[in-house]
Amino acid sequence: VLSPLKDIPGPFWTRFTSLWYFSRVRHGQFEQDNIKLHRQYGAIVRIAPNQYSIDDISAIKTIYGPGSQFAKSAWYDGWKHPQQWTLFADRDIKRHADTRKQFANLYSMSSLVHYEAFVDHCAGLFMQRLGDFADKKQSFNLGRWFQCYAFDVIGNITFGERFGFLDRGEDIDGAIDAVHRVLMYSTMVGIYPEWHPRLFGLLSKFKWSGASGRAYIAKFVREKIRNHETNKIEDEAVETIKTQNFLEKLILAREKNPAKVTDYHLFIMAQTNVAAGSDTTAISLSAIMWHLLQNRDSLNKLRAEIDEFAARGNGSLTFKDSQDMPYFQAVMKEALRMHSATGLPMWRVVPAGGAQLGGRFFSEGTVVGANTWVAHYDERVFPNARAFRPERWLEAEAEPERLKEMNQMYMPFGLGSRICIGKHVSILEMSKLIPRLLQDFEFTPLRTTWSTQNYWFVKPTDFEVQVKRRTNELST
Ligand code: HEM
Repeated sequence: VLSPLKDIPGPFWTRFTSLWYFSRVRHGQFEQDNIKLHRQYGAIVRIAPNQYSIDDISAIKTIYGPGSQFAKSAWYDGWKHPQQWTLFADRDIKRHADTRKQFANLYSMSSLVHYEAFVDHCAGLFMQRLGDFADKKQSFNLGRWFQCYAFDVIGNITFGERFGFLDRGEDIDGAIDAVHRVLMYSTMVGIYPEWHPRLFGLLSKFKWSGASGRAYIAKFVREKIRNHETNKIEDEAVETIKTQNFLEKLILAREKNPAKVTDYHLFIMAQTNVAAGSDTTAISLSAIMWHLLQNRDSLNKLRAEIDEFAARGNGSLTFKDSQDMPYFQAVMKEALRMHSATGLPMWRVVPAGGAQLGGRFFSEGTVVGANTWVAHYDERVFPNARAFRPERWLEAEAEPERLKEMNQMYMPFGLGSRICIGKHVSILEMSKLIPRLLQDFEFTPLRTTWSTQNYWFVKPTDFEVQVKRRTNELST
């Protein structure tokens, strides 16, 4: 109440307690709440005592830009085992930078060459399953199947082994559910991070809890690593000739430099891939397909582009082709603008000395953050923001200043030093699947609106569709 920031507006109870934020987040629609808050109160909104949501281009640059000293806030503690650290949740700027530098190469464009075969294999299976649905004229939840695809791809890339979800569309052994429980637990407990160490131990005993979800994933990853190391000894020659998976790259790195690459690194990097890289990619695939199916003109335009490129390549499309398709690139960008995988502010702590943000001074220790959804629905930067218009990206190319501003506010993969390390991997996964889907199938959505649930990841829950095979005449 005595704070120099007391005049910053926000809902009444946010002055006194984090409970308001807790209850809104629990409701599962906070990305929409957050947009409304900024429409009502302006560029800076109080979310809890000493915690502010920010929608201001220059403030966003200061918070997340190059050389930023704004560390992740204590909310991220909920995303790790209380006694461990992970790349995603690390609040230690120096250790994070060292780890990131050490492993960035495993996610780089040049590593994609090794991962492409794993993605192709899963995309092929996905196409077969869709063919089955088409033949049986059976409707299905496309969002769920994208989850099966994305989990299987991440399993394949990381361990050289799929989870097996694409075989039946089932969450065998409950890994998808375990990740979901982690999402719910971490999202909520992070708002009161001091409870995390106590609650985690207690809740681990209950199968339904997020804490046991984390234990399940950890056990799964440890088993995969163990299997891998044993197989490698039996089959060393073959393994080194074949395309390399993520774990093999890590094992080689450990062999080269055991002091710097430890067993814990192997475990934590592999585990992070599963937790951070599966649902996010599935959601983004859903976003692309959902918006295309609701906007037939865009769909037809994209399909014409795909058919044209496919005709040049005798029916087949490469990753490079997808990179060269201007309309496909614009469609992906626009879909991820309208529906980003993460839907809560990316909270950071104001560093020593305080900071000037959006015309106000914030003292050291204040928690500030921008929500991707708020930035992406900012009408000043994206006029008619609720309309799906891939063309906005192509038109802006003629106006470099405008395009620059749009790109500065575009953050589906986060920003700065904490930008998604798996971005190229996920782009590979999406680029390998979407053109093939549109090339071979006609989709009919069974709804004109969909429901979503936001526990950090904004997951669609009812993306039901029917599919038909496209006729030969259409696909030539
Ligand atoms: C379309 C798919 C994806 C989206 C939209 C996405 C989104 C994001 C976002 C927004 C962040 C920053 C979060 C923050 O600052 O709090 C992030 C970080 C991260 N992502 Fe992704 N992600 C995707 C796919 C992946 C994949 C496939 C992987 C792994 C293979 C991955 C691994 C990570 C990791 C490890 C971090 C933490 C990076 C760090 O702190 O240095 N993500 N992601």
